Amino acid sequence: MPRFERKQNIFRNKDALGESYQPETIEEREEEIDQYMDALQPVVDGWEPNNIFLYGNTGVGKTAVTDYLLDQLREDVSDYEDVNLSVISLNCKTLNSSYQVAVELVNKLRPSGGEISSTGYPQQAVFKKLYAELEDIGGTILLVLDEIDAIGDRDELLYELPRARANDNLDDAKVGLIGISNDFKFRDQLDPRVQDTLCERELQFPPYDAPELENILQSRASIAIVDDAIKDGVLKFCAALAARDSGSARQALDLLRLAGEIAENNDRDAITEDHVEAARSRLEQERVEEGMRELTTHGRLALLAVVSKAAKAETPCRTRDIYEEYLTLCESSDTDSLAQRSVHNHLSDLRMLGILSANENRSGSRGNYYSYELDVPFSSAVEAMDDVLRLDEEIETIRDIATMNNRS
Ligand SMILES: Nc1ncnc2c1ncn2[C@@H]1O[C@H](COP(=O)(O)OP(=O)(O)OP(=O)(O)O)[C@@H](O)[C@H]1O
Repeated sequence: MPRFERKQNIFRNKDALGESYQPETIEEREEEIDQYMDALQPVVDGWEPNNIFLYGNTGVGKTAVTDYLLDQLREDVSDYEDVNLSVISLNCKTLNSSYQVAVELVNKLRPSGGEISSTGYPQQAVFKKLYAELEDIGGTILLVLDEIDAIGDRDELLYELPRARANDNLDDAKVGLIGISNDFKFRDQLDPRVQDTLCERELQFPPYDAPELENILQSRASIAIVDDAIKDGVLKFCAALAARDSGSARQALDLLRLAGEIAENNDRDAITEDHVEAARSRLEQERVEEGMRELTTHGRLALLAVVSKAAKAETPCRTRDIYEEYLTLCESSDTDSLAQRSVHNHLSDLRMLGILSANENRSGSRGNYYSYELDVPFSSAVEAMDDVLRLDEEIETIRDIATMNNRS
């Protein structure tokens, strides 16, 4: 029997590269921290807090900076007896209306057993319950709503909460909203009255450039990775790849962590650029697979049609041939088919997602046409298709045909 054995030749504290790690220092965000502190200053002074709206792409430090500053704020206001600060944080990702956010907040604030159900109340009744809970806490309350864009256009809470004192719904409690979002469109789509209050102070977090990412990686690597276990140029390479793609510190840290795991699994004593390259390609692959899982039924059927053609060694292949295959699959799965034009749009989307690649062919007088093929390994495409409704048999047949054609 193989045995487990502890490996620590690369990592000293791998958790320090993970998502839940809260860094003790924040690199490269001095300007944003200054503005953020300025926006939070009324809390220390004992006044009503500002509402603050933070936006920027994913992985650019919005949450890290918020957590860091709010910890600092809590510590610093403890010097002032007349400030009683509470911070309540909620991720709104799965909550797509004011009603749901308000219910979730009420339940967070109530002791266990006193929760309310998530349906069945008039919205104003839930808001009233929320005000009652906030009054109970009293003092200064900062409500941090991460991924606030999930609330969509049902944003009444964002209108009402900042006006709750003026409307006599709150008396003791002074509430400030901190909204965080990586959806740039969300701010502009807000009702102008909501925009005015929620975005009282706006902070934009730009993507990091390569030298900034390298510094962030450096400070994290010194905690996470054994001395001398990183070859020269590795951090620069991770930083350059992430800067070129997204400017996200999360992506840079993920690359370094996975490169470290690959080095460790290969029993190496140091991470090299080859390990980073291997990590990059694996992360890319995972990203594509995730994209495939999120496809709509017709997106999947269009993809499955290309997969089926690939199994028969008939790709690259034209839209009209893919469409024929798609119609057969729709029939087998009892799904109403879309017109060829719509399937063409799905194929373009799949191309944008990096799942298909397309070549433009010139066909003389009859104009140009595209031919498509898989841009991901056949096996990952089939695996992602596995849970397509009622098509188990067809997928099995596609696998068999692929094996016959040495395409698996
Ligand atoms: N300036 C920084 N210094 C140190 N670590 C950072 C910095 N910026 C980001 N990080 C780290 O990068 C990772 C992603 O950052 P964070 O979660 O704050 O991003 P975000 O902007 O909130 O992204 P999302 O919108 O996806 O939630 C975290 O592990 C965080 O600790």
